[in-house]
Amino acid sequence: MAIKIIVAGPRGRMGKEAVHMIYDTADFELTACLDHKNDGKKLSDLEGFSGDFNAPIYTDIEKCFSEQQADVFVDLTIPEVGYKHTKAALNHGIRPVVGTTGYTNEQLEELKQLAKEKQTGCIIAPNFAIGAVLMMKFAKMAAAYFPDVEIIEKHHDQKLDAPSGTAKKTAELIQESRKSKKQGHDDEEETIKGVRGGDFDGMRIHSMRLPGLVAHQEVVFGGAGQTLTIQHDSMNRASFMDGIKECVHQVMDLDELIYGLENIL
Ligand SMILES: NC(=O)C1=CN([C@@H]2O[C@H](COP(=O)(O)OP(=O)(O)OC[C@H]3O[C@@H](n4cnc5c(N)ncnc54)[C@H](OP(=O)(O)O)[C@@H]3O)[C@@H](O)[C@H]2O)C=CC1
Ligand SMILES: O=C(O)C1=N[C@H](C(=O)O)C[C@H](O)C1
Repeated sequence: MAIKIIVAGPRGRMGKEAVHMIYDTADFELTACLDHKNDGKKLSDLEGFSGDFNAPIYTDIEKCFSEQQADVFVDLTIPEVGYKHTKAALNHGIRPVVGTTGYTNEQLEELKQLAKEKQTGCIIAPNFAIGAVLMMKFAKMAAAYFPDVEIIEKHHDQKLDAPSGTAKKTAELIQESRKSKKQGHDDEEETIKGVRGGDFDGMRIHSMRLPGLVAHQEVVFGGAGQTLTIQHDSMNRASFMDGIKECVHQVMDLDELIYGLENIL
């Protein structure tokens, strides 16, 4: 039987790609979409969805969940909206697969507790690209040998959150294997505010935003007489679709929240 899916954010860069992927996947069925515009329309009424895209669009999540049956809820929106959606989906026993980034640690913890209480599967993945997950894993390995590290993430200039969810997750994974230390000179001073980047447990995160970029990250390690750079580049949003597909399949068998694709691959 097909897995019934609701997508939030279907007009967005990721949402659009995800809707097409769902239509192209034999065992997936798009039952509805959640937007903050276009209530009562069909997806095929919108620009970029000509043809057979007959899923109805809702702007009210409660109405959507009460009228439409779904197994999985895919959220590709914006941080504060994604958080509310994820909570609502868990409360309805619909399994969230969340790509939206920018959640606080408190929000993640609250959602983790809720998923446990409802015994409902949920996957929150800051990056669905397999290459990005490997970059994070390799960075965690390298940090055991190179505690001096800086993360440089580069994204398109329409991105709302900084640092990226991927950079934050990378820093968290590195923290698990790196001996905590403050990097740089003890007396270093910023003569332009913020120029050394954000401080995460003594390591630095730099966020670049430029038109032309999609999603890119370098993790640069430094040791005596050597550097090591681990780099990942997403050239387009197709790079994230295999990961979403995998999560939709795997979330069906979960009864708790998993944060990060590295925990299910
Ligand atoms: N995990 C991963 O691998 C990836 C995650 N992301 C993350 O996914 C999210 C989306 O990214 P992207 O597609 O580039 O962003 P976009 O801005 O292109 O898309 C977001 C969409 O959400 C819509 N939206 C805003 N409010 C609501 C609401 N209340 N209900 C439903 N939809 C709403 C926006 O509509 P409108 O434009 O009208 O405001 C827009 O269509 C971001 O958080 C990003 O960081 C991105 C790429 C990969
Ligand atoms: O907004 C984006 O584009 C992306 N967001 C995710 C993040 O914040 O890490 C994943 C990927 O980097 C693209």
